[in-house]
Amino acid sequence: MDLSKAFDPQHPLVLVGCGRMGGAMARGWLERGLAPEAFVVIDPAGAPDFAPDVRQFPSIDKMPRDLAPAAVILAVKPYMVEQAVGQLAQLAEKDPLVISVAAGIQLASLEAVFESSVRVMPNTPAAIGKGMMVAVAANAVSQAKKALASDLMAAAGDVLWVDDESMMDAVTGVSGSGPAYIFALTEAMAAAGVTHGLPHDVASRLARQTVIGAACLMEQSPHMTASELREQVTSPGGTTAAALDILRGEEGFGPLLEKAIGAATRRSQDLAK
Ligand SMILES: NC(=O)C1=CN([C@@H]2O[C@H](COP(=O)(O)OP(=O)(O)OC[C@H]3O[C@@H](n4cnc5c(N)ncnc54)[C@H](OP(=O)(O)O)[C@@H]3O)[C@@H](O)[C@H]2O)C=CC1
Ligand SMILES: O=C(O)[C@@H]1CCC=N1
Repeated sequence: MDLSKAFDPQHPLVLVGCGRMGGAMARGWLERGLAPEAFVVIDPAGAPDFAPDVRQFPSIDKMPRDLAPAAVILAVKPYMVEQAVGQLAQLAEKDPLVISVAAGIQLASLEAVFESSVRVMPNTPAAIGKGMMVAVAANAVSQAKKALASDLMAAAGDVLWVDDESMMDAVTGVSGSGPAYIFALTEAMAAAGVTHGLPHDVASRLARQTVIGAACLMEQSPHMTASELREQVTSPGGTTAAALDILRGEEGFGPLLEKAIGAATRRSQDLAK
């Protein structure tokens, strides 16, 4: 995909909300060819430091009326999406691609105004092109607009289109929120290391590099499953087996993550109400 050709100053990519998620995607897009002059950021705090050259407006009503965005990304808090869609409604006759990344916000509420609506659940590794981007499109979205959405998402990570929008709540629970689980695991590993006698800085370094190393090893072992990689660490009767007896037991990762991802999935369902 080549984002340098997908947008131009007259038909830019407009990002509404450049916080944690919007900022992560913006970083990914700019690092992968999006020209700053073809990018517009709307956020009360302006564009982030890494994007000083983009056009920026503090709110949607300050955006020039003659702008004809090729695509608009909505990355504001879920409760603000409806208001943002209403404020952007004057663009509807130009039929831009409109992508919402808001958790729980259903396609129907976008489609009511914009025919070419796509709902995406990204995650923050999008900032380094390693995001997981799961998308579902409204029926009216053309193949060309779907291709544009695919290009945008591919610049931020791995792209998966689904047909069934009801999957998006569990998607949010697994990959949307998922990076936080890994960071929490890293924190917990470090804390456990301290409990068992390591200095804090040593424990933090070990936990962090172990998570980085394991993720990179998984990435560079495309033909091995996570189970196979786990087995490679586990000597029969050894230290790893002793730990995994706990982690894979009745109160281990399995039941815990089922509960945690269940809670995230239900929260996503609730946000739709
Ligand atoms: N963070 C994540 O990992 C993920 C988030 N999402 C979704 O992304 C969306 C944003 O979440 P997140 O980035 O975490 O939240 P943030 O609060 O970090 O970002 C939202 C941004 O929108 C700005 N904003 C507020 N009002 C307006 C407005 N009227 N016009 C334009 N911008 C405005 C906020 O500014 P200010 O702070 O000044 O109010 C803030 O910079 C949510 O809908 C969330 O569900 C989806 C997947 C993952
Ligand atoms: O916590 C949230 O609601 C957002 C959606 C997925 C990740 N962060």
